[in-house]
Amino acid sequence: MLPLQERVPLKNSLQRLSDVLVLSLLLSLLAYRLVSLHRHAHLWLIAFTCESWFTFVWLLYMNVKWTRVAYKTFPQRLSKIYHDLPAVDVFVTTADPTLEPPILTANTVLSLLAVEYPFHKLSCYVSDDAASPVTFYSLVESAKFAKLWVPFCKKHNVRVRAPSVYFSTEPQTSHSLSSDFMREWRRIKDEYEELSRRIETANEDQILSRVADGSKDFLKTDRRDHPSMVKVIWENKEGSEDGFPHLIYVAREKRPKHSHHYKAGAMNVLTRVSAVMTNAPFMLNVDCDMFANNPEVVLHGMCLLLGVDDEVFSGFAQAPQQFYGALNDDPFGNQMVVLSKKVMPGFQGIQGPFYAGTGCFHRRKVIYGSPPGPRSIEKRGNLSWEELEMIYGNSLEFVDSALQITSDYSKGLPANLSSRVEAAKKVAACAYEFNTSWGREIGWVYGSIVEDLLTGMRIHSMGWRSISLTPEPPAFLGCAPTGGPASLTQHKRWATGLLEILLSRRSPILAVMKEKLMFRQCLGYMFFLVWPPRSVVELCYALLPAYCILADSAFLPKSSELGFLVPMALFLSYNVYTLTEYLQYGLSIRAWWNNQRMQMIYAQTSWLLGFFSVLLKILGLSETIFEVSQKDQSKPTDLTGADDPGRFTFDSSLVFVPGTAVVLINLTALVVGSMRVLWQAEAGELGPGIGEFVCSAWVLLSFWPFVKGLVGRGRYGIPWSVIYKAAVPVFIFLQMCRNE
Ligand SMILES: O=c1ccn([C@@H]2O[C@H](COP(=O)(O)OP(=O)(O)O[C@H]3O[C@H](CO)[C@@H](O)[C@H](O)[C@H]3O)[C@@H](O)[C@H]2O)c(=O)[nH]1
Ligand SMILES: [Mn+2]
Repeated sequence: MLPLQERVPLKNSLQRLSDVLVLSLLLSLLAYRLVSLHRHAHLWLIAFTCESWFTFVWLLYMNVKWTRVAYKTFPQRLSKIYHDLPAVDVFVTTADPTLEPPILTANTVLSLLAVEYPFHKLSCYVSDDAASPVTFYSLVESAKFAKLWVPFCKKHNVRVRAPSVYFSTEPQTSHSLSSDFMREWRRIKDEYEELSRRIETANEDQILSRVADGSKDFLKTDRRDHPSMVKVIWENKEGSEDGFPHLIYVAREKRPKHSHHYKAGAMNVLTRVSAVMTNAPFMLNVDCDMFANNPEVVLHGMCLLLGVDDEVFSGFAQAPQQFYGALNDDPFGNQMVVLSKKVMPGFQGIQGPFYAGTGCFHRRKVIYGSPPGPRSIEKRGNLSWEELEMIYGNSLEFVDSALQITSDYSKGLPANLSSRVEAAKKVAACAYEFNTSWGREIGWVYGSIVEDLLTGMRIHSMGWRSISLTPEPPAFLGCAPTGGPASLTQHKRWATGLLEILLSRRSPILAVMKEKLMFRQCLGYMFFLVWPPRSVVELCYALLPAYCILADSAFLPKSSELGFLVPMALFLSYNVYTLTEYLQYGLSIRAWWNNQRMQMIYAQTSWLLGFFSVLLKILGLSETIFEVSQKDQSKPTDLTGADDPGRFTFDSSLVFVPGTAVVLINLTALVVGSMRVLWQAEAGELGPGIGEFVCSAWVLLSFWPFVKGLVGRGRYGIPWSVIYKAAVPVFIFLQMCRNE
C-alpha cells in the first residue's frame, strides 16, 4: 500500500557550521570579557551579563533549527485507501466586525465550504464574539451565494476558492477559449460583487428590519451581555447530490460578570456546540482572515492524521502561518517567512510544530484529554454520571458525544441539526464550564492570551507529537497587521501571553520534569517564552553605547586592541549569516533589514510592555486582555503614492514611549559625542572609541522609523504626548550619565 505521507529530513550541514561559528564567537567574546574584567569597571560586567544572555538565546535558537524535517503528503492516494473519509468540523472565529470586516469572514467561510472533500462530511461553525447582526447577515447571504459558488469551483476546478481573491484577477487563458465558461464566470463575478456590496453597506438597523428570519434574537443584543445564539444557516440535507457543508452561526452567551477567556473560550464553545450537533472526530480551526488557499487542504490534512502507523505521531497537524497580499519587503517584519521555513521544520525534527492557533487540524479526543497509545481507549464509560459531569459539564448530549469520541466509537452524525439547537445553546452558556475540567484538562487551556501555544504545549506534555502540514500551494493565507500600532500591539499581546505561560503552573520547565514534554521541545518553547525578559536585556544593551559616549567610558575594546576583532567578527558574521538565510528563501536584502530592525523594535517596545503588563497582573493591578488585530483588506495596488502602507505609523499608545526614548538618547549621545571629538583632539584612554559610536549609530538606524516619526506629521509622526512621556526616562538617563 502506498504511503499517504513521507518524512523528508532537510540538509543542514552548512547551517550547523554557521550556527557553531556564531556560537564560538559569542563564547570567545565572553571569555575575553572574563580575562580582562579586572581592567574595567562595572560596565564590562553589564555587557558580560547581556552577552551571556544573548549566547543563551542563540543556543535556544540553534536547538530549534538543528534537526530539520519536512513532510510531503499524497492526497490522491487517500481515496484508494479510504472509501469512507471521516467527518471534519471546521471552526472559524471572529470577534469584532469593525476590526475584522464581515466580508473577510464571508470569504474565509466560502473558501472552506468549497474545499475538495465529501461535503456531507464537513460542517462549518462560525463563532461570533461580537454577536453582530451584520456578521450573521453576511453569512446568510454567503450561504445563498455558495449555492452558485461551490458548484462553479468544483466544475471548473478553481484553484483559489475565496471569491475576493479569485475575482481579483482575470481567469487563466486555458479557459478563455470557452465562451460558456466566460459567461458563467461573469455571472458569478457579478453575483459576488453584489454580495460584497450588500455586506459592505449593511448596517445594523437595516438588517434588523429586513431579515425577518432568525435575526429577531439580535434585537437589543449588547455584545457583552446576551444569551447564547446558535443558528443553523444552512443544513445540508441527507442524500442531496450537489450541496455544500452545513453552516452554523454561534454567538456564545456573554455576561459582564463572567470571564469569557477570549479566543480560548470561543474555541471551547465551538468544540461543545459541534459535539452535540455533528461530533466529527477531527476539527479544523482557522482565524476569520485565514482562507483555504489550497482546495485539497482537508485531504492533505487527512494524509497526516490517518496515514500514520501510530496516532501518537500526529496529535494535531499544523500549517505554518502565511499571508496574502503581503507588503513588499515585509516592512513590519511580521510575515514570518524564515520562521515558517526554518523554525517549523526544526520543531518537526523534535516533537512537532507548536500549535499556532489557526490552520490546524485537531483530533477531537486529544482536545478531550485522551493520552496517546492503547490507553486512549479510555474507560470513561465506567465513570459515574457525577464524575462525568465534573469533567465535561452537565449536558447529557455532550457527555454522550464525548464518550463516543474517547472510546473511538462514533455513532455517526445525527440526522437533523435543528433538533440539536437547544442542546447546543445550553453548552454555549457562560455557566456551563463552572466546576468542570474545561480550560484545564479539557479543551483550549485558559490562563494565557497566547492560548494556542499553551494548548499545544499541553498536548505535547501528554506525550503526543504533532506534524506539519505544508502542501503546495500553501494551505491557508491570512492578513499580517500593517502600520505601527497594530503590529506593535500584536507583539505586545504575544509577549504578555508568553510570560503568562512561562510563569504559570503549565510552564514547560515543569512539564519536562513531570510530564512527557521532550527536553529539546521544552527548549524550543523557551525560545519564544523568553521574549518578555529578553526585552529588558536588549534595551539595556541598546543603551550601553549611548551611556558610554555620554559618560565618557567604554564597553568595547579599542580598535587598536586585538580583542576588538572578536565583537567585530561577531557583528559581521551574524549579519552575513542572517542575510543569507533571507536570500536563500528568495527574499530581498531590504526584507532582511526590515526584519532585523523590527525585531529590535519589537523587543524594546512591545515585549517590554508585555513584560510590564504581566507584572501588573501579578500585582493584581490589572488584567491582561486580548486586543484583536485590525485586518486590512487593502491591496498594495489600491493605494496611491500619497499613502504608503509600508510606512510606519504612530498613535498615542504607551507602546511607542520606550522606542522614542531610545531614539532621543542615542541622538543626544551622537551629537554630544561628535562635538567632543571635534573639540577635544585627544580621546581619553577610557573614553568611547569607534565601537561605541558604530553601535549607537546602529541602534539609531534600527529605530529609523522612530527617527522619521520625530519629524513626521499626522499618523506618521510621534504624538507630543508620547514625546513628553519619553522625556522623563530620557532625563533620568542623562542624569545617570552625568553622575558618573
Ligand atoms: O475574544 C476574542 C478574541 C479573538 N478572537 C479571534 O481570535 C483570532 C485571532 O485574533 P487576531 O487578532 O487575528 O490575533 P493574531 O495575533 O493575528 O493571532 C495569532 O495569535 C493568537 C494568540 O495571541 C492566536 O489565537 C491566533 O490564532 C494567531 O493567529 C481571530 O479570529 C479573532 O476573531 C475571538 O474569537 N475572541
Ligand atoms: Mn490574525
